[in-house]
Amino acid sequence: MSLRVEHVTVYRQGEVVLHDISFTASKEFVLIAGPNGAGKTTLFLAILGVINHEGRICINGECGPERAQRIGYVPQILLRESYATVWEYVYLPAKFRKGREARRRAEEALRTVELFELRDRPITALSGGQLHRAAIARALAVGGEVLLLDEPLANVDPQGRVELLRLLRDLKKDKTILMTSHELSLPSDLADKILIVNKKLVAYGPPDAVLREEVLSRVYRYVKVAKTQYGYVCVTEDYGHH
Ligand SMILES: Nc1ncnc2c1ncn2[C@@H]1O[C@H](COP(=O)(O)OP(=O)(O)OP(=O)(O)O)[C@@H](O)[C@H]1O
Repeated sequence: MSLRVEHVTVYRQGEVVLHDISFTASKEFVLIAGPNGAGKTTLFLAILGVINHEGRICINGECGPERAQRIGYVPQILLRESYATVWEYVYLPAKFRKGREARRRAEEALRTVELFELRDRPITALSGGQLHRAAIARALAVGGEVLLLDEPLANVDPQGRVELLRLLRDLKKDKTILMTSHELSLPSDLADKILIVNKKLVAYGPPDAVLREEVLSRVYRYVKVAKTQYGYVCVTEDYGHH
């Protein structure tokens, strides 16, 4: 359950898109932020081992391509396989990877994301937020000890956001979760660490150390941060023009 990223550099089409990234996370919830094109998705692809990288990436000491077996990955853009029911969407990949355990794992995962009641629905009949929960169930069922979630909160309504955050809070008890998001306003007890990337690692540490104007202004202009009783409020506002 421990993820170790050591001096990772990635080139895409001859350009450096990630440069010398190092960090570790263990049973933690890490929120990854950075501007468009900063390399967040590329970092996930490197962790998965589907893209060439320099440096080492290890999960529980496993540094070869087999580490992918320990990862549950939920991409930013989810395809709706129109032929599949919710059950098939979650169960079939688990059956491929986990064999006889798959049925129990799929059922448990669907209950965890509170979609078990909807298991016979076609995947096309889910809302965007439900589809993301189904994709998380699918990742859980195949056995992700490390979860990589690429912008699961995009296009999720406020109620769905609450449900998804509740689920993630629960899951982080025994998993390492990396989630990308452009939204840095969050409950103070959700993320254990915040990682800011912009090709290079800009900052990595607990929210109190990273969600500060002097840190975030290294990548965002006009950023304002406040810590309230509800959590962190991070906005970008160009007050200078008023
Ligand atoms: N298939 C590809 N081939 C070559 N370069 C790519 C490819 N996909 C992305 N890139 C480049 O890699 C860099 C990092 O992209 P990446 O998608 O990792 O950023 P991101 O931080 O996830 O961005 P966003 O917030 O917009 O999703 C960008 O400069 C992008 O143009």
